[in-house]
Amino acid sequence: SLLSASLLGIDFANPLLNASGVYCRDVAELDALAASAAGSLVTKSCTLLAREGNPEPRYYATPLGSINSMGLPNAGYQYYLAYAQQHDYAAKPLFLSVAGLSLADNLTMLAAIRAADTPAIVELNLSCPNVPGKPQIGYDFAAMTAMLEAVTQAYDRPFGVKLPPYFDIAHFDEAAAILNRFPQVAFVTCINSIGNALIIDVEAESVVIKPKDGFGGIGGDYVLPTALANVNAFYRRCPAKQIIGCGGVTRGEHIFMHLLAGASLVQVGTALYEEGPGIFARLNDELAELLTRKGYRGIEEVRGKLRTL
Ligand SMILES: C=Cc1c(C(=O)O)[nH]c(=O)[nH]c1=O
Repeated sequence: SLLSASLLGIDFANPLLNASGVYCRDVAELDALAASAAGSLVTKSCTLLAREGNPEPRYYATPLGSINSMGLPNAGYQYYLAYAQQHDYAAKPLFLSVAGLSLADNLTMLAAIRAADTPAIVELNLSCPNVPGKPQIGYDFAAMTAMLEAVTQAYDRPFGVKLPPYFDIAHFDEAAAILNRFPQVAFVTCINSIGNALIIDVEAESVVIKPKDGFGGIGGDYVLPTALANVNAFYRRCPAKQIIGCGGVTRGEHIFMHLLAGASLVQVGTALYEEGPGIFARLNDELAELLTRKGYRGIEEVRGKLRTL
């Protein structure tokens, strides 16, 4: 139909899902996403052991978006694997986001996920900007290469990677060259939050979140142009992979932009946090109205059709 999407040969009723980390930490939230108009859902990035995460306040929203330094609060990988085992895949696909604090932790979690033989699709989070003292794998190309070499040995199914935003053409080139060495990396999700930003409250003359002296990853309107650039940069450089867009979506036309840039699916973070799962019905309606007005019969006709001048 008009909004039908496809990833890894799997059918999706529409291209929309949550961004990992937003509205997906416990069964109640995940069930709400499963019951929503989203075409699929992804779990909160998990670690080997459950984590409390950083002290609050650790999320704050402004009229232009959000800042967070959650610190990977999650129930541990077995909780999300158990959720995946009971999920109704006939209703909609499900993604498991994995963000081990070490290569060894990732290998342990992926071995367990593989052994469970679940239909869930793995999204390996290579960028967790808010765990103090831990560098971003996505910004350490040697570590990223080592991680992918080890993971592709341990996990023999197609999977995807969640990348931080890049801002330099040479970095797009280098990151894509690494990813293209691994055909098993079947999709790339761009972008994670733009890391280590600082939002200031003038009234209080203060930062707005407690961890890291107020430094945190930003999302929302602040990041849309950067998200679109990363989607298109990897779409152009990785022709054998699919792209999931993430960043700055609050309206149907933003989804259309991500599709033009090359996205197959589109994730919603900040706007979902602020509006709740009802946003997916609104966004699907807005996207359908835009496609119809423009005379498109399906999103496949839009993907990657961005014109240059
Ligand atoms: C995995 C941790 C992440 C977090 C977090 O848990 O602090 N926040 C983000 O914006 N992106 C992440 O990837």
